[in-house]
Amino acid sequence: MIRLKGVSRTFPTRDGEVAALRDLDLDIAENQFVAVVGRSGCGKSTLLRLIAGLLEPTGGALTIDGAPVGRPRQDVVLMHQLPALLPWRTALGNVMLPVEIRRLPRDEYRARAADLLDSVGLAGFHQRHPYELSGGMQQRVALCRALIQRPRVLLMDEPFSALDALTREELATQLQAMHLAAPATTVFVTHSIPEAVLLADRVVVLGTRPGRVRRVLDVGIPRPRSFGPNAYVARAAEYVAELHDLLLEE
Ligand SMILES: Nc1ncnc2c1ncn2[C@@H]1O[C@H](COP(=O)(O)OP(=O)(O)OP(=O)(O)O)[C@@H](O)[C@H]1O
Repeated sequence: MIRLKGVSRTFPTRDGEVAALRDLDLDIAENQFVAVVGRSGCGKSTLLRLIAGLLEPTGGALTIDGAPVGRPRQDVVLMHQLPALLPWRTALGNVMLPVEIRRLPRDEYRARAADLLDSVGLAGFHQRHPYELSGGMQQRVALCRALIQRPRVLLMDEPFSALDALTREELATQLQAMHLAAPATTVFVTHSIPEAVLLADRVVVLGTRPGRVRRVLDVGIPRPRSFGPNAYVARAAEYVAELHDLLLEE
């Protein structure tokens, strides 16, 4: 469904052109969960911004359902590391923001927004403002805001990296549950290898600049997966070790 064929992206700088991605080939199937890992600066954010239509490739072809991606689409949502909530709106008001901007039926979506907030453990916090919420709670609100319109493609740029380790695990587990209940094609950039192994059908390892796909690892562990003690801990550890070595090799 998302297809990158020989995609390159360069940026002009004072010292000449910088290649962020070079000749990247990648196919992502409908509703697949793909994690992208790689050293800092290898082009992960650039890849997401290209799929989001915020940047254009300088070479190659990038299509969603066969149509070239030239600008942002309503069914593709990008979520960042920081929640960026509007401080004067409540949690519910922030989740409803995209609905109001697009003038969708408010009543119908208000119920969905409330359900989403409940599903990430924020029942009882709908009317709270961002300053009354912890960082983890704020990021949960941002996740609900990203999902409110049932995007077909969810792009996540290190969404949990500003959180403490336990909150981060909790959010990853919640994201997994949400993906299982209502799958969307997801491209999830992370620096956490265990998080990638928990969440992804496939982990794409990008090589250092100029970024290209070094390896794609299929994670064959049944879902739901968990970080804690479980029957697949040994298999997960093997994937983690393999990815770790791949990243260190560079
Ligand atoms: N707008 C820009 N202008 C110039 N160079 C850029 C621009 N955006 C990205 N780059 C360069 O492209 C390369 C890839 O950047 P990108 O942000 O995609 O990497 P990343 O893998 O997401 O990094 P990190 O893991 O540190 O977030 C870097 O060398 C960066 O300096």
